[in-house]
Amino acid sequence: MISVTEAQDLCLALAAPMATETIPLDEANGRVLAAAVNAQRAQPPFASSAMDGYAMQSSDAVIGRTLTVIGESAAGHGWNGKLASGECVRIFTGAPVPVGADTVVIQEDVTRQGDTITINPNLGTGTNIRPAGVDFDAGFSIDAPRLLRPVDLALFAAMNVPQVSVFSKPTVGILATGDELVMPGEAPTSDQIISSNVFAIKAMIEDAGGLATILPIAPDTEDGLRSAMRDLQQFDVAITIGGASVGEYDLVGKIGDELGLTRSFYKIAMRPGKPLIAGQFGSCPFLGLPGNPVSSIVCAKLFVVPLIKKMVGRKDILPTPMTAQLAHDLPANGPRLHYMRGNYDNGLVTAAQSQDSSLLSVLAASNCLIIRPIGDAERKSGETVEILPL
Ligand SMILES: Nc1nc2c(c(=O)[nH]1)N[C@H]1C(S)=C(S)[C@@H](COP(=O)(O)OP(=O)(O)OC[C@H]3O[C@@H](n4cnc5c(N)ncnc54)[C@H](O)[C@@H]3O)O[C@H]1N2
Ligand code: MOO
Repeated sequence: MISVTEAQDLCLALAAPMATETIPLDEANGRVLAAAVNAQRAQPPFASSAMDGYAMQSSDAVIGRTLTVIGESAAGHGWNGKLASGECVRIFTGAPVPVGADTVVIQEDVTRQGDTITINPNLGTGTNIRPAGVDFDAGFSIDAPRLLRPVDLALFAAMNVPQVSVFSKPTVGILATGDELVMPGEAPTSDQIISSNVFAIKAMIEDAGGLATILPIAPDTEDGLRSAMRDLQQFDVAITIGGASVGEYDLVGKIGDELGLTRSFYKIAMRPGKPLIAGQFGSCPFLGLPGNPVSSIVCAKLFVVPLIKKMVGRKDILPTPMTAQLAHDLPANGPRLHYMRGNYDNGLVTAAQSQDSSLLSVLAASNCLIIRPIGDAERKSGETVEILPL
């Protein structure tokens, strides 16, 4: 059995970042930018008013002074003349500041009568002008790679960039295996259960930037599994769930080998998730996850999600541990790195009562995994441990 770290390295070595594609800005949220984006113009492209008021020379912005209103500058409709001393231009927020003006007095600070204004005694300070390029200049650049957030899309739009180059989304086929499984909503026989973990794994892959498809459940027959695993190779990444262990009906490794799987490794010194199979069908990365719901979801967090993140060009690939203080004692750990289901709150972490890898209800009630290194000694309440947020 290899360590979790070795297994992560080997999994990540199975794939390279995807090719890039150019997509419209309104589809780019959550994608990873593949090429730098350069502003096509400054923002604002002209000195603009920050307030509704009157543009004038700052030497005229004096309490009691009376000025003549000689024009209007509105957003999208500037005033094209040149303003002189003793004159002002009615101006609105976002409108270009006329040539000759270097301050805007807000309308609350003047009294207007016909075409004249008088500056009130409550005159505020500041020019109320946003200089051209105060947000960014033409040529301002955002580097790649970058995980795009909603605000980035607004920034690129302001830069007059309508489309961006991003890494393509890998397609991922998810194949649950086992005669005991039916899909939710179907009618199980008395010895069948519902295929559940595929839904979590699809969602995790999609959160990481992949495009996942849940395939029809494969039977526990060699012919059925062979045909399903052959179909799986049409995806950029192939995932099976179940059938990874050592029983007579655990056929994934055997059929994989027959279909030409180049194995990277089988079995990791961790729990849950020991019997994971990793390799490649040609250039298609393959991960055969164990069937137990918690095992498969923990493996997806540690191995599948990082692989997808690498393929979509992300740099923050591996989950980052935090630390917390134990709320109670924990017994010594055995020969496999243990990811214990637990809950942390306000710096304190509590392990779930039952750590069986079939218990989805326990995983769903947990908000972290407590990391117990191989051979970790007994831990006392108050000691610091590492956790992975879920
Ligand atoms: N003699 C040994 N037996 C087992 C070992 C071992 O080392 N020696 N390892 C155990 C460990 S650890 C795990 S984890 C499981 C993994 O087994 P498989 O990957 O072969 O998975 P299955 O046997 O097909 O299923 C295990 C369990 O999970 C349920 N399952 C499977 N798929 C789904 C699904 N899509 N949704 C919900 N539940 C699923 C399945 O019904 C079984 O109950 O092996 C141990 N055995
Ligand atoms: O690895 Mo198994 O996942 O311990 O139940």
